[in-house]
Amino acid sequence: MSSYNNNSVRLNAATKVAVFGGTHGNEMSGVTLVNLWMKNSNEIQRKGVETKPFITNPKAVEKCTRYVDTDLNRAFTAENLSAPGGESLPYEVWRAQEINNMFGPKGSPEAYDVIFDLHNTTSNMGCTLILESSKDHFNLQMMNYIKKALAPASCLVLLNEHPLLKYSTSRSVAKHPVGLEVGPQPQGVLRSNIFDSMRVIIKHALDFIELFNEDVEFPPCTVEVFRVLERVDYPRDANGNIIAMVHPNLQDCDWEPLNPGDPMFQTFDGKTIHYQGPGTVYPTFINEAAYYEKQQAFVTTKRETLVASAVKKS
Ligand SMILES: CC(=O)N[C@@H](CC(=O)O)C(=O)O
Ligand SMILES: [Zn+2]
Repeated sequence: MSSYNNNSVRLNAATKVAVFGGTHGNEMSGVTLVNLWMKNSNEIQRKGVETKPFITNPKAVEKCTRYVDTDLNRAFTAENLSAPGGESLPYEVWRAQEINNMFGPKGSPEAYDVIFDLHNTTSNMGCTLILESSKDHFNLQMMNYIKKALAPASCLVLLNEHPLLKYSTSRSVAKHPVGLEVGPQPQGVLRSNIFDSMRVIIKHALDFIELFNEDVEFPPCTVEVFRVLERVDYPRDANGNIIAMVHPNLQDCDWEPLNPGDPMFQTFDGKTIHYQGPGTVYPTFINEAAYYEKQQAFVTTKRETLVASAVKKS
């Protein structure tokens, strides 16, 4: 619970922290880092915090596939979490209930304070932190801390609080859910640069939590975020088959401005399809492999500057 005191948001110490890997079993940086930390967790321990490394979808990891029955990172709905049926449920629905029992219950005071969920993308997104709320001042302060600690390397913040496009993530059982999405990395593949970037972001994030728990007050700050606006599907024929690819001018240009009239898709017979929106947007998750099944070629975002209140331990 938060209350305001001298304009500073007061929060309890963040003592229960988890790092999830393998929410998608073919995203290898998170799987590998979490497996490493399960053998020896010294690197992720900090004073006054217990950090638990955890493989969320072991069956998918074993098969090196995104999921077995259904996408675990969409499964944490109130309906799924209360569904009867036990082991007769789809594997990931059952697993979501188990994770909710261990790290939640979602929305309850007993829930974990912070969960970092490690993902890789085939898109050229670089280092991206994913937030689910613009009002979580603890997380906004953490984003600011990580960005400053990483500079001159960069790390962008994707904010998904879209009423229709937001989904029920594994990390959403925590009070402060943080997604970490690093790419480009093919599915089933490890790249050392991507692995190292992910590792250093988790280091800074845990350092922030340690400082917070040691009573450091973080003064008000601003954080640049990219807010999810719209899902854009591939052009399709009447039978629903894809008839175009991401245009070469857009491919790999995640986070770069896309203006009305700019090339967006290239049909198989060589025609260019242009972006027709009303103004400049910042596309991301461009040509993500896992999103073909979700009818998404990319997502558009708009840049926003959020103000984070000061935060301090109560
Ligand atoms: C490529 C990929 O899996 N991205 C994640 C993003 C997130 O964690 O919010 C997902 O769709 O679940
Ligand atoms: Zn993923």
